[in-house]
Order: sequence, then structure tokens, then C-alpha cells
Amino acid sequence: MTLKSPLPPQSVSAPADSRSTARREWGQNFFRTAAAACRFSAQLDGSDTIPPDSPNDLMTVEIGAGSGRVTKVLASPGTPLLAVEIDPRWARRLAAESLPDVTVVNEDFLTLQLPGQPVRLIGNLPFVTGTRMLRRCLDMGPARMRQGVFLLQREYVGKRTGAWGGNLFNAQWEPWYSFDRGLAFSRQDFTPVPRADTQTLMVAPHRRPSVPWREKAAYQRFVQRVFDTGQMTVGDAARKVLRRGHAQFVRGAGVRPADRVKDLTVPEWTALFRAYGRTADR
Ligand SMILES: C[S@@+](CC[C@H](N)C(=O)[O-])C[C@H]1O[C@@H](n2cnc3c(N)ncnc32)[C@H](O)[C@@H]1O
Repeated sequence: MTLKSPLPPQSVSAPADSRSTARREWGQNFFRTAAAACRFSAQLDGSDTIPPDSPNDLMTVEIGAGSGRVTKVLASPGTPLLAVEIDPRWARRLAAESLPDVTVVNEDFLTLQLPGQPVRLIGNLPFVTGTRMLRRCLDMGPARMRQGVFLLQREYVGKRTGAWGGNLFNAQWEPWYSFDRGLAFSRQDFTPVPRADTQTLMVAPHRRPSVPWREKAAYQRFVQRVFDTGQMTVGDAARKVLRRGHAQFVRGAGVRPADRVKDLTVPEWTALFRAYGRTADR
């Protein structure tokens, strides 16, 4: 449902139990102040690594607009903004504000048909579905997803930005995107107060990805297979992935058999993927 113009007036109040269920299930922890929403939103500017053909080609999509604190900061004439909100009450309320060049859609971001044009994505994401939302954004590919500014649990952002070393998720996505830490926010910046502190995850597409996007499925399957072996070193994992030619495969990639799978860099993963293709082709 697209709510571009104000709908007939309707009460936004609802029985307390259904409101608290919505709050919990949809992770409705809103920015408490406009100042905090401003700090968060300001991170969207200036880090577009692939300039669009013209600034107008670029659309901003806000995931989970809620009460519209972030939407209001970003709304600006001439800058199209798609504000996606699953809760009909908040979507209706925000649409009624008729913010300039803002289109409010009352839909589930996980199933919404996303714009075909390049987009910048921003969202104070719900805790429960945040990871799925992030995957959905990354799945757009680096030619369409030009920037991502996502507020997520601080611990999760730590994982994505290397605090605990390499992992399957990062190995699968880093040929196309970089993941960096942005501003942190305390629980007190939100209402109701959430159960964890949050931090911004800044996602930027690589200008020259090390693996072509059309090979994404094959590359990600390969990385998954290596991790699924459960082996600590590349040499041991290679033995499980390939029945024959595993030593050749590791050597061909210029990686040492004793290197740990979780320490592999993007160039090493890419080299292993290429060597695997050559070995498996024979
Ligand atoms: C953490 S709140 C952020 C609200 C607002 N942007 C802010 O920062 O104050 C997350 C918002 O995402 C909405 N939401 C949850 N799941 C969603 C989904 N699948 N699709 C779209 N919106 C969703 C919630 O209703 C809620 O308004």
C-alpha cells in the first residue's frame, strides 16, 4: 500500500496489548530526540563510493520509518525518499504529514519490490529482523546499493567489522562491500529503552569488486562449503572440499595450508575460489 497523501483521519491509538505486541515484534524503539536522529542521519552523506550518473538517479530508502524522526531529517525537496513502514498506524500517521518528496509505503521491507535504480539505504533496524534486512540490502548488488547506514545491536556491528575475526557472513559479502563502524548510541537515546546498546554499521560498495557480481552464487556456495567442513586450517578444509588435487588447489591460490580459514583475506578467498574453479574443471 502506498500512502502518498493524507488518508482520512483515523485514530492511531489502539488497545495497549496490541500496541505493545507491535512494539516488541516490530522492534519499535524510536529515537527519543530529533538531535539523536540528526546525528544518525548525517552519516548518510558523503560516502557514496560510486558516484551516480546524476544526483537525481539516486533514491534514498528508509527502512522502518516509525514515528518519522529520521524521515523528517532526510526529507528535502528534490531528493526522493521512500519511507517503508510495516505498521499501518505509523505509516498512516507519517503519510499525513506530507513531507516533501517523501513517499510512505506501508509494506514489509523483506518482501517489498525494491526500486530498480541505485539507492542509498538507511534504517534504525528492528533487532529481530535486522540481519535479514541487511542481507536483503546487500542482495541488491553493488551497482544498485550505493550506501548503507544501519543502526544495529553493538555486538552485531562488532562481528561485522572484525572484532572477533573472520566469519562466514563477511567472507561471503566482502568481495563487494566494506563494513565499517559508525556512530554508537546509548539505550537512553530510544523510547522505549531497548535491551542492548546500538551502533551504526556503514556499508559501502567496492568500486572494483574482486569477484564479478554474476558469480556471487557460486562464490558464496564455495565459501559456505569451506566453512561447513568445520576445519580450522585451509589445508584440512581443502581435503574435505576436494577428494583429489587439494594440495594443488591450495598451492595454486598462493595460500599456506596451515593458514586459518577465519584469517583469510578477501584476496585470498578470491584466489581460492579461482583455484577451486580450475581444479574442479579438470
Ligand atoms: C527501531 S524502530 C525505528 C523507527 C524510526 N525510524 C526511528 O528511528 O525512530 C524500527 C521500525 O521498523 C518497523 N519495522 C519492523 N519490521 C519491519 C519490516 N519488516 N518492514 C518495514 N518496517 C518494519 C517498525 O514498525 C519500527 O517502526
